[in-house]
Amino acid sequence: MMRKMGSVRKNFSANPGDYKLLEEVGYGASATVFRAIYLPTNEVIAVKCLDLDRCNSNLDDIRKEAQTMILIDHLNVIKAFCSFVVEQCLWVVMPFMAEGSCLHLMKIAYPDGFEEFVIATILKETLKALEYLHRHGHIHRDIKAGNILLDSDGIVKLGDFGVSACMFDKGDRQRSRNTFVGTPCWMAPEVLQPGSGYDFKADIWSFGITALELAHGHAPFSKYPPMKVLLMTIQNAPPGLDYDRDKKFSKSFKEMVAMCLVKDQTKRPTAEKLLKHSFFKHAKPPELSVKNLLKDLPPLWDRVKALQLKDAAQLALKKMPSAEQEAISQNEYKRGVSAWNFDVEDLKAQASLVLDYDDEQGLKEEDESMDLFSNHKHASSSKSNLANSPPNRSALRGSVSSAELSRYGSSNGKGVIVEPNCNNGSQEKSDLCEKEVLGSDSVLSTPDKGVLQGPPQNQTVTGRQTRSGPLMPNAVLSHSQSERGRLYERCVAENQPVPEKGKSNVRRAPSFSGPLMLPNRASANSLSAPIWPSGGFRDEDKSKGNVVQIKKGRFSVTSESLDPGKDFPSCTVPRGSSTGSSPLRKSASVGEWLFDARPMPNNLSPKEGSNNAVPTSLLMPHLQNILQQTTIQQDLITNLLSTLQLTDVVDGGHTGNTQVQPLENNAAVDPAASERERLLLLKVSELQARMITLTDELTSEKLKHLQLKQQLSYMSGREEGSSRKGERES
Ligand SMILES: Nc1ncnc2c1ncn2[C@@H]1O[C@H](COP(=O)(O)OP(=O)(O)OP(=O)(O)O)[C@@H](O)[C@H]1O
Repeated sequence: MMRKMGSVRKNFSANPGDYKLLEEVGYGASATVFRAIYLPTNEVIAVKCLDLDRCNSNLDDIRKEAQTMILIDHLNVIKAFCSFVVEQCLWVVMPFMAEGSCLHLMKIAYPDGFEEFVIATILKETLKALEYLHRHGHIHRDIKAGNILLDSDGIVKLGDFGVSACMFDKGDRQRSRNTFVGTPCWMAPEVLQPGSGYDFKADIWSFGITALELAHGHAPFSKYPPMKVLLMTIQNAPPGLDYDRDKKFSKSFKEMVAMCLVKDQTKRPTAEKLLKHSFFKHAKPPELSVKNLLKDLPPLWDRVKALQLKDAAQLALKKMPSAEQEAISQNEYKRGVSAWNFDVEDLKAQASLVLDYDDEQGLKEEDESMDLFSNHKHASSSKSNLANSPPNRSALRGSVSSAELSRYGSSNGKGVIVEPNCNNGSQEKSDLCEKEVLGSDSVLSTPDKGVLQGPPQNQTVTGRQTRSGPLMPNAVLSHSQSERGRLYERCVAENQPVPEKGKSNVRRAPSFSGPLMLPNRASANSLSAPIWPSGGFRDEDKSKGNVVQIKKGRFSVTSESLDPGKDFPSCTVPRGSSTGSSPLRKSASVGEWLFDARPMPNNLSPKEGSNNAVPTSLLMPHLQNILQQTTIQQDLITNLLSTLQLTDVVDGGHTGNTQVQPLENNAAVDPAASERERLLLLKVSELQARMITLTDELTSEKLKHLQLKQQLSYMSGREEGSSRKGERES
């Protein structure tokens, strides 16, 4: 059934039969995006199919979000032509950005990031978009390379308003800005602290992180599990362009990034001010700098397919039982996810124990894992040779030939048509800030996040020959640049006609950092996306309790105790108190943790009802867990130290030096403790290994001893017998 939802502009109808969905060109947490043809005019457009079943937001919120996209009128912001509901999906019709996102582009051809002059252009265009949105009262809340879209002329547009919020919201909607939303690596420190409130400056932080992402090919901390990223964002000094490999970047670029990545949000510049920074003064127009990046690349849908396959392959490789990595990531998973809470002090304490950040090494690692098509030694901004585009590329680009149209046939006739709720576009731009709201404060249900919506029935997928054999990204890595284009082709060809089941598996892959990656890496980097300000379990009483959700690598914590009637200054949200309490529970889906917002018995927490942002009852199980872990660790260290003492005594005995090093108080954690702990643990493993060997030797010696004893008694028995026999005979 279709319902009256959206509006029509520029003569786009709200009749799904007028649209022919072609290839999938992207997907996010809640939506799949298709290249499509608007049949009445043969125009190529993009249709974003938002699965409403996966969004429990009320239709009104979604409608307003879609309307905002329709009202947008800026060269650098993706606008929607119209939107309407088809069965359980909201279709948003928008311009097709033929080159996809900057993230796609980096993943496929620029794994080490772009050159500075390219970055300057992309960032400048993005900043213009941000300045426009902020001026109209919107916080985007999900600025990242994955949401910066490019068309074939190099035009840069900011997309994805799935989680944005209106700064002028009042009342109930205010809650959406007391919800922390976003993709971990890009999230500002203040956004991570529920109830602390944040404003448009959060976008400036994400903008700074995006600058680093474009410079390196990935966001800082992206190799870490999401929870650790959150800890590091709160605990560590802000990331920057400070490493050796960053020497190639100009002082003004470094300075611009540093200005954005200031932890104190009040000290960050506005988008308007930042635009005046010297770094952007000489930025070339996108037609000159960005367009050149796009030469000789295969069409977007083939790139997307290849990336999906790569992710699926990586996931498969990761699933192999390779001992240590597995153990480490499991450990991190337990530390980071199952032991998660949002008490900042506790986070800091945990961070001080777990931080072992080696950016240089980590990023290198990340590069290797991400680099499918490019030679790693390749110069940072040089592009992989992906020149072997499929022959049908030109036919699939731009306007569509009649042959192609006939191949795709006419409408599927599946969708039930609703009357378009036309927005004639006459509304003033300024209405944006007053009437339209991006993002939702509603809580979504907890759908199966891993499963992305299957293609609509009328999606056309070009069939290809299948070859057997697994996709081995590592093998691809070792090939020369000239081979890469062919490898790309092969990789796509080998895996093309993906059976329905396989297809859904591919989509379930962490994808460019999806939910399945969650336990292992933060690499939300990828095509991951922000957490919807929605989606957790919620109590009937909406005025209490926190809702926390981790969805597809995106996090959302809502402090819902704000007084909905309270008015706040237009540009900042004050800290809200949280009086609700809730035990942690894990949803059935991997990587999703929800706070059950059901009230806890009062006697569970002495701090219950205090003005603490996180109720104590919420922390108790976790604190107990930490206490237990710490105790175990202490015991381990004590035992180890005693063993070492003994070893020292023995060693000393050998050398004539019997002096034993005094033991330090192992309960105290000093900065060198983690290193010492690591060394000690190493020693423990060695000792354990030695002990196991010795035990084995002892056992075999005992066995030998037993056998010898048996032989002896047997022989003595025989001897006795024969002597008795001799006696009898004599
Ligand atoms: N107009 C477009 N033209 C071409 N590709 C697009 C377009 N819009 C989106 N995409 C691609 O689809 C991907 C997903 O789109 P989008 O980010 O809007 O979905 P989403 O579900 O809201 O994502 P997210 O999980 O980031 O919130 C984008 O990263 C981009 O690669």
